[in-house]
Amino acid sequence: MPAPPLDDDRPALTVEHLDVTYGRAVSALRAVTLTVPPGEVVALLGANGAGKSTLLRAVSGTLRLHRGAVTAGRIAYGDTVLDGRDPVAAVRAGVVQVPEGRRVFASLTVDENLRSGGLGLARRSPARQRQASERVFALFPRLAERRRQAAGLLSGGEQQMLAMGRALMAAPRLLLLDEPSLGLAPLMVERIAEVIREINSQGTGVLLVEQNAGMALSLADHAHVLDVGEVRLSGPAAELAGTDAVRRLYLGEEADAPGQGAA
Ligand SMILES: Nc1ncnc2c1ncn2[C@@H]1O[C@H](COP(=O)(O)OP(=O)(O)OP(=O)(O)O)[C@@H](O)[C@H]1O
Repeated sequence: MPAPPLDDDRPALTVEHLDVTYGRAVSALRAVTLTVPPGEVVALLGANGAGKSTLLRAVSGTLRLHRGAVTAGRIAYGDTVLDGRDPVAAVRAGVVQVPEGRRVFASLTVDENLRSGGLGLARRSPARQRQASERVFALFPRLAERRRQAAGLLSGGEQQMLAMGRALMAAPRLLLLDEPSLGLAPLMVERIAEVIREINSQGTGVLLVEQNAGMALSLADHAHVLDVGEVRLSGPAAELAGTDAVRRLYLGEEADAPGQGAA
């Protein structure tokens, strides 16, 4: 009998007709529908204020921290329904967010930061926690070299690695990344992209919010463009990368000159 496919038991994230508001006045997402199939990288593109971070917050259950709420629609990771208000339920289901701005505990060491990201695991088994931190150090050898250094002394790129490492300590099945390349030098952006590829090849799905559309589309299987709270374009990443709108608005390419024809 043939072996079952590896991704048999990996759930999909489904977001259906999702509305999110902040207070009474701000409608941040309207009727957003998208899927992250098991083990895929899915990119979310869009201008400032389009609602990308809001979508990640809704999935990771951190909306309430920002005074936001799901007012309609449904989010589910496999059979687990997520309501936008319970980060613990999301982490238990295997969905973990790396927040924008690479927040780390500046006065704690790299090791201590990582351990703070795997507290649930530590309660269950110190051996599993050690295993998780060894996996992080294998992905980020730089962090291993600096494990006893205060996180506040790390470079921006190293802090991004540490923020990702903390999230990986919770052994996510779906990792939510909010602008991992923000403010980083090109070499570091490449390194972060390689690590995202590596994490994904080990079986973890990724929902990636990026301003750096070139990087995001090169990593992603599928992509969605959000515009003022609504999904405007969706499709295979390679196809979207070829559309005029994406090339002009997100890849920084000039529109084709008259007479040259559209790609
Ligand atoms: N805590 C909040 N309170 C009120 N309005 C908010 C809050 N957070 C975001 N918004 C508003 O919701 C909308 C979507 O914002 P969001 O941060 O999700 O966009 P974004 O696409 O992630 O943009 P950016 O790249 O600038 O972070 C914007 O109009 C924003 O001003």
